[in-house]
Amino acid sequence: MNEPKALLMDATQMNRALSRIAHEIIERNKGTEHVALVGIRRRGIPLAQRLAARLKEFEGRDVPVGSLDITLYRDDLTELAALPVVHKSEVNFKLPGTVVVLVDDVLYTGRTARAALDALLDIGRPAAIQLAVLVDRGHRELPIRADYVGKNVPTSRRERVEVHMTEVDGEDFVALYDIE
Ligand SMILES: O=P(O)(O)OC[C@H]1O[C@H](OP(=O)(O)OP(=O)(O)O)[C@H](O)[C@@H]1O
Ligand SMILES: O=c1cc[nH]c(=O)[nH]1
Repeated sequence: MNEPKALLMDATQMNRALSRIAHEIIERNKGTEHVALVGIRRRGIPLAQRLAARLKEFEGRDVPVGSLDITLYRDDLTELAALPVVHKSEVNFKLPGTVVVLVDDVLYTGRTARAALDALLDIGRPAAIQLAVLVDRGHRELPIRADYVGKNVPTSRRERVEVHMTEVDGEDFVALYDIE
């Protein structure tokens, strides 16, 4: 990846956005009693963990956190390597009666979110599924929208949004790049 053309969020802005989303989750679901978070690999997982920490801070209760690997549910699976690397999905809580908030870093075409819906619904039947993303960059190719958005960023298809997180990348920031 070349040099970023714009810094979209610094660490403070990411923190503020996550706090706001946590408050919105509480407001929308009237608390967190029936809420669970499920992060989509890869950076959705640390984002879900950070949101869970804020929900605990604001509401005083632990919410379950799971993870999904959507590799086998991708609609371009046949175009991937013959043996795609598949990681574990972990959803170690009951889905019926639970509102699952799927968490991802970037929402673009919506194809990852669609795959995550299928992956989750193969595991069980939650009461409802909501979607939280740190960045919505537009260009949807499917009828998918996020319930919680950290930042809406108008982009061109010739650009790429990269979310960097301390847990994965050693640093927190979101930047915009030209695709070479
Ligand atoms: O709405 P979409 O068009 O599906 O794009 C969004 C997805 O793209 C990114 O993952 P990517 O496949 O680039 O892999 P990465 O997690 O390794 O960055 C990002 O993490 C989202 O999961
Ligand atoms: O810009 C984009 C598009 C898809 N996935 C990303 O992480 N960034």
